[in-house]
Amino acid sequence: MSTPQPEQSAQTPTASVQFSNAAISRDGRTIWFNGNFTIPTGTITAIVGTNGTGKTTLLNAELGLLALSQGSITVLGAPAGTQNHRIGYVPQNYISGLDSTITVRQSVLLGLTGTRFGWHRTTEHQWQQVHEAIEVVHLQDYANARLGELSGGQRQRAAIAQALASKPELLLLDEPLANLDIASQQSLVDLLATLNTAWHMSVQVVSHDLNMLLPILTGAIYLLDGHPHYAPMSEVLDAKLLTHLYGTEVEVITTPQGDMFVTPHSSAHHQTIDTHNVLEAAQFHAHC
Ligand SMILES: Nc1ncnc2c1ncn2[C@@H]1O[C@H](COP(=O)(O)OP(=O)(O)OP(=O)(O)O)[C@@H](O)[C@H]1O
Repeated sequence: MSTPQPEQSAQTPTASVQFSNAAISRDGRTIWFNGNFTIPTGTITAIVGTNGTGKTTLLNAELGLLALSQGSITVLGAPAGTQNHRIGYVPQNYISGLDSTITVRQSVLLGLTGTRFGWHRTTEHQWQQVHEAIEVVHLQDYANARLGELSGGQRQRAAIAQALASKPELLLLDEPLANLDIASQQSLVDLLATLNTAWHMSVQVVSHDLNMLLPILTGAIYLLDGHPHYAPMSEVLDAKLLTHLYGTEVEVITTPQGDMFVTPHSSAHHQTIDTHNVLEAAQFHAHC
């Protein structure tokens, strides 16, 4: 597999994203506020929070697609929305909106040309970029397949290839693991790790399930009590914090091999279970 380098700007900032007193409202309702954190470049960040806390809203704010009601967000060293050509975005439910009759190659090319209308002569360099993006997501055998002919996992990869075509420095993915089987989730996680290490890409990924991502995560943005917070994983993997975040009792378990995972607390271990031996049970029926 080739490992092309992204075209880094001469002054690559040390922060990929910086929130300063950032707040956002939708339809006059505050979604989150008082966002103050910096995410270093070259990191893989999960975005976590319960339904409706504003994870997708946060990605849209980073892309400058939604205006802040207060404060500022700096992305790749400049105001949000001004560097989108250096960002790859894979929206939630993107697949369902795709024109399924176009081929993988055509859809990835759209990531460079931005439109399928009009006559554009595709340069050799552009086809090379398309080829590299398809190769890195391991879809080379399906390059000429129509999107509608792919499985859900393959289509997810095609969507990521489109986002990668322009070799972004920051990749934003909204719930990419949803609806994938475990093997497809694992290969997507491996892909994100490759993009981070070989393509030197910063990654932010919205996910409800942290476990699959844990081995590759550097930190997490967590939406809690109406605020977006950022912390390295060593601080996020705290049972009290996760219990508060998910609104249900959560444990952080480390296996003897050192693998960590997050799991709902099994309250059964701590309950006095009401059991009866055979004779006691028989007494319930004796009066019948
Ligand atoms: N187009 C919209 N107009 C107005 N309010 C919206 C719009 N889209 C979302 N919202 C509101 O913004 C809040 C945050 O929504 P958002 O989709 O960002 O949450 P989320 O954390 O990504 O949720 P989920 O986990 O369910 O995908 C929700 O309360 C939602 O009702």
